[in-house]
Amino acid sequence: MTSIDVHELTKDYGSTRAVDHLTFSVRPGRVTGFLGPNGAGKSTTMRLVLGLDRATVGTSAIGGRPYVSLSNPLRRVGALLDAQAAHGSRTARNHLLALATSNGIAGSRVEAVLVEAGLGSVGGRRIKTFSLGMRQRLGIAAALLGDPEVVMLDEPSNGLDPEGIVWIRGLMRKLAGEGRTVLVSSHLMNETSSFADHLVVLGKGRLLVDMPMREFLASRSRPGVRLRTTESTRLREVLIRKGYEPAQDDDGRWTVDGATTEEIGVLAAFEGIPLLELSNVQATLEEAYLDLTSTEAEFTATTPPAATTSPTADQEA
Ligand SMILES: Nc1ncnc2c1ncn2[C@@H]1O[C@H](COP(=O)(O)OP(=O)(O)OP(=O)(O)O)[C@@H](O)[C@H]1O
Repeated sequence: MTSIDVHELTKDYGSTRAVDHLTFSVRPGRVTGFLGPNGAGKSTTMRLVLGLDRATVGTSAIGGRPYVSLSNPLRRVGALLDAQAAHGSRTARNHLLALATSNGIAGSRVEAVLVEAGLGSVGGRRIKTFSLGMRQRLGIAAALLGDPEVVMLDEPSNGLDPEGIVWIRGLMRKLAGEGRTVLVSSHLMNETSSFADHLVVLGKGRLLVDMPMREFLASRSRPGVRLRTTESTRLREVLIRKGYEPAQDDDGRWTVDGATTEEIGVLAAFEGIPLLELSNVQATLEEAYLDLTSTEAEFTATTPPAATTSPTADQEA
């Protein structure tokens, strides 16, 4: 099984530190969401892992080896970084065929990935006639061409229509279900929460979070329940008597902070108050993320990070 491992990875562009001593691992069999605001360093990290740029300090490896030392890189790692990079005058099929040929990949994979990406009927069209969403699908097809164990996608939902977004979500779940290592960057929180099992969050090039999605949401949620009843007045009285502070939402539902469904369910049954709905309240990924960034002093600091002390200490990623 193949992990992506980055260790103390640092990248300076002049006086801008894009990635700052990052250490984390991306494990197989799950989708890892790679989050952070614009400029946090997600794309730079991916480029460093793919050997497209040199780290100032630190290392990155795929299955224990630097990307540049892999003998058949496209068969080990599939990546979508810039979907606009493909040659516009080629047909989609020829573009993929050229990639396959130059990377020792069987030509039969071309039709397979065109179909997988939903481009089966437009493989003979020139790429310059493709919409943004179609180019995105082609970029994903190219990433899957070598049937790689590791898949890295930078903002894969860009330009996709709702059907495309559902498709990419299903594809990522499928790839992880097959035991592959899937790293997906995004700045769309709701989107990420629909497919990721694990999160790596960056802020200003630094690691803020590396934990399972469920754990992250729980760590940023206060316990509470939401409910609906036919007897609001009585329920409110009972809850206040028990020391809760119920609040009614615009839609008529009640939110009770600090309560559990067990406590409120038993209480309502004891009082003979019918409940039409009763559920735990949990922060959405967006709420949890905003909570994190508002409490993270380093992240919100306005002073620039310290300049590197050894700018010449470049090391091959
Ligand atoms: N080639 C480059 N030359 C100079 N600065 C760069 C270069 N590439 C990235 N940067 C800077 O490095 C920082 C991190 O950028 P990066 O694109 O990695 O962030 P990101 O998290 O991918 O952002 P976004 O969500 O906007 O894509 C930014 O300040 C950016 O301006």
